Amino acid sequence: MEKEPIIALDFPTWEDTEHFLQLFSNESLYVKVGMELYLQNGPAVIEKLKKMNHRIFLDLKLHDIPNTVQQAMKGLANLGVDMINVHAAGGEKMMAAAREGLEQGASGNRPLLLAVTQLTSTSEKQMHKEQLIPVSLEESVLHYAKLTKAAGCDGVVCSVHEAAAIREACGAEFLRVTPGIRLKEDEANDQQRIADPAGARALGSSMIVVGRSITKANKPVEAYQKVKQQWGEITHVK
Ligand SMILES: O=C(O)c1cc(=O)[nH]c(=O)n1[C@@H]1O[C@H](COP(=O)(O)O)[C@@H](O)[C@H]1O
Repeated sequence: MEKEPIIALDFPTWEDTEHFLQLFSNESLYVKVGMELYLQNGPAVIEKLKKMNHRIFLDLKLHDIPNTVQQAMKGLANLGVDMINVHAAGGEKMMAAAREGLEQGASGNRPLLLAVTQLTSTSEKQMHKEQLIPVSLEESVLHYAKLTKAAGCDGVVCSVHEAAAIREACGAEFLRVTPGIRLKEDEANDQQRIADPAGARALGSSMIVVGRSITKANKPVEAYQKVKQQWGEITHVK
């Protein structure tokens, strides 16, 4: 169980990122670097965050043919991030290739490897209509979680609402990393399957990812403390 909420650094520039991180003085954080920051600023961002002693989840959601993903992961493994992800929809072979690439490229321990099941911005209705998947959203997520485990990954990205079923099916060690986290007073924005930090803990998330509830708050440090406190509040996990 990861005590620190992972903060999604969804900023366009390093200057914006640095400005935000300065609010936290020298606190060592667990941060997520996604497409917005990485694709516009490149690997230098990772180096800078590592120098600042932050742990890093590199969220690039790779989804391509197995060889391409394997070679990309081989290169990304050099960056020394703590966690990285692919899309489970890429298939078992692609996920296994991603893991192999990480093992080939990492100089020390390889980063933890997660697969995104159904995005937290996807509703069941939308999944039926757009992806033509004729089962419940939970069944689809559970199916992807089992496939991810069979491919040798360390866990999945899912919503809080599927976390308990995944723990039941795949075991407590298999990570359930859950974005779609909102403080009660905040807007859902583009997210469909959301929960608050206390709900995430009660329903069996292993780690939570929080962006706008912290980064867009009037007082980001206070918002972070509130998230952290709610996430840590319940010590007994079902
Ligand atoms: O892989 C992810 O991190 C991810 C998967 C998913 O299903 N949903 C999801 O929101 N995310 C990421 O988690 C973060 C959530 O941000 P907020 O909605 O601002 O809290 C964003 O950076 C998303 O890219």
